[in-house]
Amino acid sequence: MPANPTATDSDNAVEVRKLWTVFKSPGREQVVHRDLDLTIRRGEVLSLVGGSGTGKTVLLRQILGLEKPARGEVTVFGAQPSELSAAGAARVGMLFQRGALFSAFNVLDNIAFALRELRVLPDELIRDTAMVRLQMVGLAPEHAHKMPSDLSGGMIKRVALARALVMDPPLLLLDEPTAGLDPEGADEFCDLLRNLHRELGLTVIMVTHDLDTLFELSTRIAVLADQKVIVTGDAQTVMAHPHPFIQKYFLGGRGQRAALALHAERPVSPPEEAK
Ligand SMILES: Nc1ncnc2c1ncn2[C@@H]1O[C@H](COP(=O)(O)OP(=O)(O)OP(=O)(O)O)[C@@H](O)[C@H]1O
Repeated sequence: MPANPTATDSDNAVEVRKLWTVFKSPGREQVVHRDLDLTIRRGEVLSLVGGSGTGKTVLLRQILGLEKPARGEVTVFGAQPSELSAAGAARVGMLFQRGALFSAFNVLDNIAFALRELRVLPDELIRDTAMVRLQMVGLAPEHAHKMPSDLSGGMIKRVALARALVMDPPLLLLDEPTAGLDPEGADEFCDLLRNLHRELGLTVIMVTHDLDTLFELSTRIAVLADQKVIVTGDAQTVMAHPHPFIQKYFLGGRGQRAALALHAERPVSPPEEAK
């Protein structure tokens, strides 16, 4: 296994193999993941869906290296997340669900935070890089010196996204990216994410409960249930899976309405069992 994250030719951005997540508290052991396998290919937008408590956020945190699985292996561009050097860690950006900004820092300093922490770059370069990211997420330069308390919810999401992208990571993790936005704001944020995915050639892993966001952005969907990934595939493939969670989630009223917007004429392909 190469320690250097650039030293792999693999088409896979992330590989999760036989992963176990166990939380222990006095008198209780909770197994969240049991022998979970998942592969995320370079360039795709892979969405993780599953019922509450199935461990979607924990899995993102493990990919980011913030948590270590009880057993099994996670590799990100061929390296274990905990092995990624400071520069290597810049290979993964994360937009947290409650992606709160540092309230005492203005927009520019929030975006520039990780670059400043490196303590090697000149101030001018840090400023210019942060300004480019600000523009990249569709915010005008005059917002750079505003404080977080002066921003709308949609603007806060954009600044948090700019901060996640400041080190130019090839892998972006999104936890509920459109949560808390009104339908128009959610649509605009989806458009932004779709454009950035295309323009920057990003690999994206997203957790979302919002079916519109799911159908809008995903190139592939992975469903977590029964402590593992039970199926992966495109929307039609996944919806054809008989698991009760899938039938309820996708084929309830909301799911049907969102699915109607999807290529209705496309034939349903048989489910691809999770590898
Ligand atoms: N640090 C922790 N210590 C103990 N239990 C934890 C910890 N982190 C997560 N859990 C538990 O693990 C389970 C999975 O949590 P997680 O937040 O990943 O679920 P989720 O699928 O993202 O749920 P939701 O869709 O509701 O956000 C939950 O039962 C949660 O309480």
